Amino acid sequence: MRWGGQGGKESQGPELLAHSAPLSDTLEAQNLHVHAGTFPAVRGVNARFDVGTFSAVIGPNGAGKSTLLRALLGLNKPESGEVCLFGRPLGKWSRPERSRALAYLAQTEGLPDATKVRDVVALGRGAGDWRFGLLPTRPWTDDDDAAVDSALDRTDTRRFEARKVAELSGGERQRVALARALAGEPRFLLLDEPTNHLDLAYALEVIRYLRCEVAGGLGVVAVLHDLNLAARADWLLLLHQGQVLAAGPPETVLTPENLLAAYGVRVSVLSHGNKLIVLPED
Ligand SMILES: Nc1ncnc2c1ncn2[C@@H]1O[C@H](COP(=O)(O)OP(=O)(O)OP(=O)(O)O)[C@@H](O)[C@H]1O
Repeated sequence: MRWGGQGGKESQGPELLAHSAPLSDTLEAQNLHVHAGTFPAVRGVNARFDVGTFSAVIGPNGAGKSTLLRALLGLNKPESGEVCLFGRPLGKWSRPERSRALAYLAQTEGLPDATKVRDVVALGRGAGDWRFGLLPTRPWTDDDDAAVDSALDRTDTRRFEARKVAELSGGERQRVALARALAGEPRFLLLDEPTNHLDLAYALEVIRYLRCEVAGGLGVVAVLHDLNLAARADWLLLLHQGQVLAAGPPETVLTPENLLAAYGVRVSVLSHGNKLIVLPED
């Protein structure tokens, strides 16, 4: 993610644009206004997300994070402004093209309890599932099997590929949902609170898997509530009341001033090794 605008302290300027990835590798919100119901939940957001970068969207409850994420996926139609994927307006992409490039992991991923893990991951390749009346989108190939194997390996879910979803813990389910998203070989993966309900070990594990994918070239955009996990991202977008309060690398966004303005909470921000730690003072 490279920049944010409107309504706040921008912690980076045009000079950073010079270092940004070429337009063809970006997912971009341009002066985006989006309603949630009738409520103006996103108000004039500019943000550019790059492949090969771990970006996190943070901000208090109701700041507009989920609404922004859904708009970036084309699930919410903007009132005005535009989302561009690889420099082309999202509206000009066909639905299949768009869903190949952009994967989404929602807050609560409904996985089919009675289905085996491998079959769930195969759904990410467009495999059909007669239980849900879904027909395969095309003939299954060896490449599909290889992509499923690879997604299972990269999320360490291969060892329970033959188990049914109902037989998994919450953390294991989340990894299966991640494997399903990765199996489609998207360019960007957008996740809404992927570490919600996970214990510390599982949450760190999810972040570690995501980091590996980013190293392989995936663009990750994750809504995160835990600021200490968000501190591990490359770039942060801090939203407040639907607008960008700050954007940039964690050390410029996670400042006591920004966090007081966004959350109304006094914090200390400490450096520990190469990590930042946000400590509430209240
Ligand atoms: N259908 C709706 N009608 C009216 N207001 C809505 C509707 N859906 C969402 N909102 C409002 O839009 C605002 C932004 O919601 P959104 O879910 O995007 O925030 P968020 O930052 O993701 O919040 P959270 O951290 O609590 O998940 C909130 O104030 C919410 O109450």
